[in-house]
Amino acid sequence: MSEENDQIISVQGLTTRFGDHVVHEDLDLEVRRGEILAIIGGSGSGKSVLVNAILGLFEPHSGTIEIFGKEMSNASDRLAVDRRIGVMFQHGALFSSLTVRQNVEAPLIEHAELRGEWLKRVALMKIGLVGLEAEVARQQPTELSGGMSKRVSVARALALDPELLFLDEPTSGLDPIGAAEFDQLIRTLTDTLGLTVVMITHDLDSLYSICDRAAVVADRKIVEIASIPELEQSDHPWIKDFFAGRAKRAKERNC
Ligand SMILES: Nc1ncnc2c1ncn2[C@@H]1O[C@H](COP(=O)(O)OP(=O)(O)OP(=O)(O)O)[C@@H](O)[C@H]1O
Repeated sequence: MSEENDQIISVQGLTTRFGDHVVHEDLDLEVRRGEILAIIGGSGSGKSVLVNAILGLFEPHSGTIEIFGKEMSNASDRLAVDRRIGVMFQHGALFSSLTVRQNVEAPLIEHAELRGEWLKRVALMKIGLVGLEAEVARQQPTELSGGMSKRVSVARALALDPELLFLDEPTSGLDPIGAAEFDQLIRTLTDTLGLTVVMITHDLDSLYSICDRAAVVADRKIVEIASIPELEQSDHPWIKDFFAGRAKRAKERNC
């Protein structure tokens, strides 16, 4: 696969297991440059394990993972690719003893060896990029609302100017307005920075408002990967239930 290719991630024949428990078997997944791809599926279907395997957090049993055209079993390629990836974990995982600015500075110190005035400037620029006021930079994570914490986590994930961003349940714990604002931030950042985004989500509003496609994890595989209108027509039982649940909730709200 060449890097000019439309595919930014290519997973082929992935099998993962813990002891006798097979989570994925011969799973294929392709992520296109510039898209926001959701990974959806039932609880325990293997969404997090899939993302962790792509991020190299553990060794899969078999299969190949290519990112930016590089095979991830090669350790030096993995290291080079890791620098081009940003990750926002589900609960933000901010360092509570550091200020917001110091949280955003941490990857810049560790990986870009920035110091002094430049370090501060780049961190403040990232904080502004995610729609936060400059005063927030001095605050501690415990002083922030859920939505603000998530924005700080995104600012930190974007610190090293990644091309590929992973988000784990980005809108969980936010109220509907906060979640919609956060979705729009992700869409805007994707379009303006030319990012590719892979996000695990259960949030139907996010799917409809910002995701270009969704990959459905079920039966140990990606059973479908398509746009939301296409998935709505699927005959797969889990996908049918998922979208039927949405229609039902919308109807209940309107009653
Ligand atoms: N480190 C581990 N050791 C053993 N089993 C694990 C480990 N990590 C995950 N699993 C198992 O792998 C399966 C898939 O887990 P995973 O966390 O990927 O599911 P998920 O689709 O992300 O679920 P949820 O939506 O509930 O977060 C589950 O049965 C889980 O118990």
